[in-house]
Amino acid sequence: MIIKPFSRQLKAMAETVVKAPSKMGMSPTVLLAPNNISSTSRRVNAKDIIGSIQEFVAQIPHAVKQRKDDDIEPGAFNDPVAKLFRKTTLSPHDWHRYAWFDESLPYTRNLIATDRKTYTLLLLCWNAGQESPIHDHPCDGCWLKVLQGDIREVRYDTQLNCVSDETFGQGALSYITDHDGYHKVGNPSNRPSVSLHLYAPPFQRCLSWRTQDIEQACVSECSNFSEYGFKVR
Ligand SMILES: N[C@@H](CS(=O)O)C(=O)O
Ligand SMILES: [Fe+2]
Repeated sequence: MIIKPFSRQLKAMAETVVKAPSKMGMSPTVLLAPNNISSTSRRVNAKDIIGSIQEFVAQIPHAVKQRKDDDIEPGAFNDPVAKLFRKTTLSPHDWHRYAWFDESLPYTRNLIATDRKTYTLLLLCWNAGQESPIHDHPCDGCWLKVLQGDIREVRYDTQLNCVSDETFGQGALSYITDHDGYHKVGNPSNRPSVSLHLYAPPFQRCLSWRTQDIEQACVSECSNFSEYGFKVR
């Protein structure tokens, strides 16, 4: 796998180095099912399959609210959001209008839908051999589904010790919360990859790290490359 120097990573993010005392002293809590990965085809009846972005988006608010109201951990067996993802099978025909790539960036963040208060749905387009820095997710949960190609996820505990390194193929679903720890995500292959990310609630900035030094956090602005199919930067 080709890993580019950090200067090539997340150009969209304006960085300020800060101390992150709130992250210190927390111990990792593994709250997800082992391997935190599942496949779309598992336990889904053909009649229940959701096959369009519109239908998927229409069901997000209810699933997000239900998960929160019932205080269900993202990725748990009864997580309504994970269930919704598992029921959903999208083809490139459904998402290609959001799939903006830019060769000068490791990846682009393309907004598909948001209600600006409970969720944001993004399509991420990854150039070959590129990755994000290690980062957190200041929200209740992040759900990630691979739509095309391969996605590598390296996970860290809340002290930035590496705890897993896995590469997922099309259809795989992964979840993370700041209780689990942090991750970096990338495309380890030599062809483009596309992933679908749901954050609930939305966030504008996150912490990222150039190295595994927990003290050297950067505040990163999360900016979109396109919104609703139209380029915005
Ligand atoms: N959480 C990252 C994408 S990924 O690397 O998980 C972002 O929103 O830009
Ligand atoms: Fe992430």
